[in-house]
Amino acid sequence: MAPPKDYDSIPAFHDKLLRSKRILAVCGAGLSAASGLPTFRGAGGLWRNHDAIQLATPEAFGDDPGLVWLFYAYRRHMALQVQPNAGHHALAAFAKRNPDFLCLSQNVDNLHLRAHHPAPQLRLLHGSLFSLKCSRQPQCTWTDPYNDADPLCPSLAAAADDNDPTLLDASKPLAPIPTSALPHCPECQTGLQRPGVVWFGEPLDEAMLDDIEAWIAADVVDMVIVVGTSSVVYPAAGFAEDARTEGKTSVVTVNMERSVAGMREGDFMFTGDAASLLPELLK
Ligand SMILES: CC(C)NC(=O)[C@H](Cc1c[nH]c2ccccc12)NC(=O)[C@H](CCCC/N=C(/NCCC(=O)O)S[C@H]1O[C@H](COP(=O)(O)OP(=O)(O)OC[C@H]2O[C@@H](n3cnc4c(N)ncnc43)[C@H](O)[C@@H]2O)[C@@H](O)[C@H]1O)NC(=O)OCc1ccccc1
Repeated sequence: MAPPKDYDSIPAFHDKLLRSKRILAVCGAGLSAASGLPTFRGAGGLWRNHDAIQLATPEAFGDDPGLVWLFYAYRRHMALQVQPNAGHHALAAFAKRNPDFLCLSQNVDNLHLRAHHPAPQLRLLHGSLFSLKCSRQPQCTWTDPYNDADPLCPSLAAAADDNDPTLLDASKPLAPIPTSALPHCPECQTGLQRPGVVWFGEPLDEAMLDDIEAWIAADVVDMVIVVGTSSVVYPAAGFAEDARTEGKTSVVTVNMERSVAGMREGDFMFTGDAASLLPELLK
């Protein structure tokens, strides 16, 4: 099916944006690509030949908490080395100008907050690499909302050592990390600390989901901007269509890969780097 008229016209988009009051954004790894962080589908999908999605599970942590902690310690280290890009800053600035703008992000890299995105207008759907919690939830409810120690503990030092080639070289075996050397919960003393992210098979925060659904249901959402996501992970991938009111809502896709499948009248598709497109679109 042919894409709708003006689907890639920036003036037509700005005209719709001017007439839009309630705007939702749904962001994914592609937003942070220009900052130098790998996406899940790109090269970043594999860490030492381990499928990132396989490592991001409670089962993987149960089987080998040392390996999973090295994976997350490495991503913490990488995220601390990079800076928010113009895409993050454009979303943050847009939020400050538009109280009826809500940004949902699947990214756990903390770059939105480092771009000073107003926290009340940001929902981190999958948590953060920089929050910690006891792995014996719900028996133990200990959490640390923000901890960017790098390395988090001596046994994870390899993840913070840019000169240690072994970490990314799958042909070089990793020294197993004894569980006793991993960070333990300061409250129950028995559970291991774990990254404050939502792993596959784990539910997202219920109160946050209720709050998002309430925001979407409160009134017509005039525009949904879907930025740098493959839209395969649920429930995140369902919010754009949940927010659509036929004939009223424009769904705007910003992605390096062009796809016009399923576009409706009034929708837009901008192909390219989110870090260069968002400042232009949201100015
Ligand atoms: C794989 C998928 C099919 N599986 C799921 O969705 C599962 C199962 C499931 C639930 N409902 C379903 C319905 C249908 C099918 C499956 C399911 N969902 C879950 O398990 C969720 C939890 C999902 C969250 C998992 N955690 C993450 N992250 C944190 C951890 C971590 O990061 O380590 S998901 C993680 O992967 C996802 C990666 O996707 P993207 O961000 O989109 O990145 P990707 O690389 O795929 O794509 C990048 C895109 O950017 C573009 N791009 C690249 N460069 C640029 C550029 N420069 N500019 C612009 N665009 C660019 C590319 O073209 C591409 O399109 C993100 O969500 C990211 O957060 N939990 C749950 O359902 O719980 C229930 C439940 C309820 C009660 C009780 C028990 C359980």
